[in-house]
Amino acid sequence: MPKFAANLTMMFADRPFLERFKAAADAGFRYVEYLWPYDYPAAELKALLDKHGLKQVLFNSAAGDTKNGEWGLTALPGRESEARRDIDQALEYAIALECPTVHIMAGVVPAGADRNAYLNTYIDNVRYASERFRPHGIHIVLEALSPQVKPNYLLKSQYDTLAAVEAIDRDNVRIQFDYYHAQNVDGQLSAMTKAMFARIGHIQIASVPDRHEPDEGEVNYPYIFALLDELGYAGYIGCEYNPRGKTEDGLGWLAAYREK
Ligand SMILES: O=C(O)[C@@H](O)C(=O)CO
Ligand SMILES: [Mg+2]
Repeated sequence: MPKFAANLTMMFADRPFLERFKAAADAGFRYVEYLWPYDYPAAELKALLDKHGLKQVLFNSAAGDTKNGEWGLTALPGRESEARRDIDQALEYAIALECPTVHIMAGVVPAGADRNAYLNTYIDNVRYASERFRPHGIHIVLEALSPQVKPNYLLKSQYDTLAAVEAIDRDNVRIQFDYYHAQNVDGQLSAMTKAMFARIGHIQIASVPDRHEPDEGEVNYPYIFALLDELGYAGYIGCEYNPRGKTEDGLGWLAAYREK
């Protein structure tokens, strides 16, 4: 049975961030994820998780100067000390939040830049993160982002992510397989799921093309969930979608999967 996590960056977004924890719990979720915790002290977030009986299952390393187009520093040549500072900060939060997995964001490769230099920087910095996270039993995941969402991101296809994970070659570094991006770029979702399954550390879902509830559009999610069960997926599935309207009104798709 899939373990669904409410993505508090996108879901329940009609209320202030700190109120979304209660909303998720009231809607029946036991797990949450969101992009970044850094605007709040970790202790405050942990208290909210505990108060509402929730487990945090994923968040991201810092994205850098997003207003000026940055979307992660880990792959940026010359920015290694900032990237490692952000990795250390993510580790502190993961320990405090008892979060088992962190997405280490790569970054955007400017037009005309040498992609290999960015990839090599990412590999070195993620290996640094792997060594720092290992004693705490915390896993790292890397995610491909489709050009519709982030043009020129270092990792675009699931095959880019797989190649990076294989090059990094550390047992605590895996793929964050987001079916929305995977369908936008690669297609053949069930074949990729099977081929990459041993390397998948976290999953996210949304409809394609509109990134809404997973009950519309071109991806047959009941089929994907059954396949994941068949393969023995034991991780979490983040509901990283923009609800069509009020989040609670769009949760009908979840009824069949509620944990008993
Ligand atoms: O798919 C996404 O956009 C997110 O999972 C993310 O981590 C950052 O873009
Ligand atoms: Mg995602």
